Amino acid sequence: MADQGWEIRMSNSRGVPYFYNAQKNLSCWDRPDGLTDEQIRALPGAEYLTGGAASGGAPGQVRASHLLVKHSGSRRPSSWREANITRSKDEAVEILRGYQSEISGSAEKFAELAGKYSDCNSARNGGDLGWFGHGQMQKPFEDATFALPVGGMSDVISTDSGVHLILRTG
Ligand SMILES: O=C(O)CN(Cc1ccccc1)C(=O)c1nc(-c2ccccc2)[nH]c1C(=O)O
Repeated sequence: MADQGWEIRMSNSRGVPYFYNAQKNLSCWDRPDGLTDEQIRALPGAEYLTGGAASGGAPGQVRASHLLVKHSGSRRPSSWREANITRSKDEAVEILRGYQSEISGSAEKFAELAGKYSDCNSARNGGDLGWFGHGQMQKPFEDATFALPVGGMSDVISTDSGVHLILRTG
């Protein structure tokens, strides 16, 4: 593959994009040697290098990461981690409480655990959802995020997708 397995991810702790190569298990802040501008623009996650997620959002927008634990009552009880999710909502909350205490306010830890355990596709970016405004997310998720200060973490919140922890990052 022309891009030799590189992709661009967002570092939640620094709020800037970095280059990640799963095949070589390599992460680097600077562009890898041998990749042309065109190849870099074509990498997965390249949107983090231009507008949108990387730069500030439009006025009235917020930026957040989340850790989603789905359960049997989720609208789509399936994820990249588990094809058929059967845990109960109470079990999902229990699991999320465990992550909440492990995270204990650390943005780095949040991104690490979201990357490993979130049932949302955003796990590949440490849970980062980029910038969004009113009307784009499910209402309980939107309300909880807009109520947080930047850097703030929510308690467990519930949407049709499952139960979440939210970290507001912008
Ligand atoms: O609710 C559904 O019917 C299915 N979804 C919505 C969805 C599915 C794929 C990609 C994005 C959103 C999810 O279950 C879902 N919701 C989210 C979500 C919920 C709130 C805020 C951000 C993401 N992620 C996912 C996911 O699989 O990756």
